[in-house]
Amino acid sequence: MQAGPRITRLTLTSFRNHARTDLRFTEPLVAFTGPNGAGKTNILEAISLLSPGRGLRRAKLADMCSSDGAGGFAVSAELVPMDHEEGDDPITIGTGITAPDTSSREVRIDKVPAKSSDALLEHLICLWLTPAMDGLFTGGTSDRRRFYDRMVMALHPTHGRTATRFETAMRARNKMMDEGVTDPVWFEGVEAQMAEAGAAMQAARLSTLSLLKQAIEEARGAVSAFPHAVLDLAGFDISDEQVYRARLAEGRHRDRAAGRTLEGPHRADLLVRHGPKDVEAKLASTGEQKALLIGLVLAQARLVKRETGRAAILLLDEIAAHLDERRRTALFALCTDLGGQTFMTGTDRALFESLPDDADQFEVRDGTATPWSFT
Ligand SMILES: Nc1ncnc2c1ncn2[C@@H]1O[C@H](COP(=O)(O)OP(=O)(O)OP(=O)(O)O)[C@@H](O)[C@H]1O
Repeated sequence: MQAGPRITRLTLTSFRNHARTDLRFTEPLVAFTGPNGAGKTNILEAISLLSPGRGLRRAKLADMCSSDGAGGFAVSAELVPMDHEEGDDPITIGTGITAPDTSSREVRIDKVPAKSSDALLEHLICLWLTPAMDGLFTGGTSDRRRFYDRMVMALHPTHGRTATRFETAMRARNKMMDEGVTDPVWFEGVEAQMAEAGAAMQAARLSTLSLLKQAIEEARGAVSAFPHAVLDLAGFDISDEQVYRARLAEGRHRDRAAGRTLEGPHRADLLVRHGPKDVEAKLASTGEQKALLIGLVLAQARLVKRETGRAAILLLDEIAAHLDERRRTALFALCTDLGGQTFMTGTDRALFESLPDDADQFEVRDGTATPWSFT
């Protein structure tokens, strides 16, 4: 299978501490090294905005505008698609805002404004791991749900919009309960919307779960450097729209007393076990949890490739520091095999010594990135 899609050029304008950074890439593995605060993660964050959502820091748009800039930012990338032929023009995708008080970012694909950032998924699927996700297995359910829903979205691009539809209806129901509305007709309307969106969310989550389990099972043994995860979804099963609707109607008094909706897709949790040790992931050691998480993201990347025919772009922030030499080398080989592109960061260049000689490597300092060969 041909490799790709790949980002061949990335430009950041007034993005955090990058006044103007213009980078060219030719290889599947890209490493950014440099001291703390240099602007390495900022580059990965900029790439993450080339997929729907708020990016890998979930930051406010205003915070991404360079403090020295005019109050906007732009991120643009040239993309060579999977099936490109020599001489074909790359696709240009760009995003940004022109004023810091803007509520949503603009997205352009080949200079044409897109209706929503969901359109980006047709061109690029980004998966990421950041140090902030180290506590994913020990922390609250909302982070795990968000992590899992990003995986679901890669295969079901409308999942994000369905979730927004559910949340809007649920907020309306919660508000009615708060304001003392009792007329069942009002509730029936919003509960029907919640049940429809909730069942669609559950269907997408369950189908992703079964495919992901399959992808993990297929890779067992072959990917011995990273332990396999055993996954399940917890929460009230809302697959049947009518059953969920009836449950919502029955639960009105209880929910009114609680001040919120107690059952639904917003309460689901991703249950993860460390396969080889057969323990809950949260009970595994810090290093084991990290390796488990990497294994999970690699399984997701393999799944994306199998289901969409396109390789995901992986963003691995400060990943190498947590891995021993054997695991680092295995990770680089596995990422190369995926056929897409992996962007990594680290403070120390020695962490990337086992990268292939032709990998793209940059030194980042004070918001400026320079290819290693020229330093
Ligand atoms: N809106 C902004 N405008 C200008 N500079 C910013 C803005 N937001 C963040 N920064 C600066 O960006 C730098 C952080 O960059 P980044 O998180 O990419 O660092 P890093 O190279 O990944 O460092 P580390 O190795 O510590 O993770 C900080 O110096 C911070 O002050």
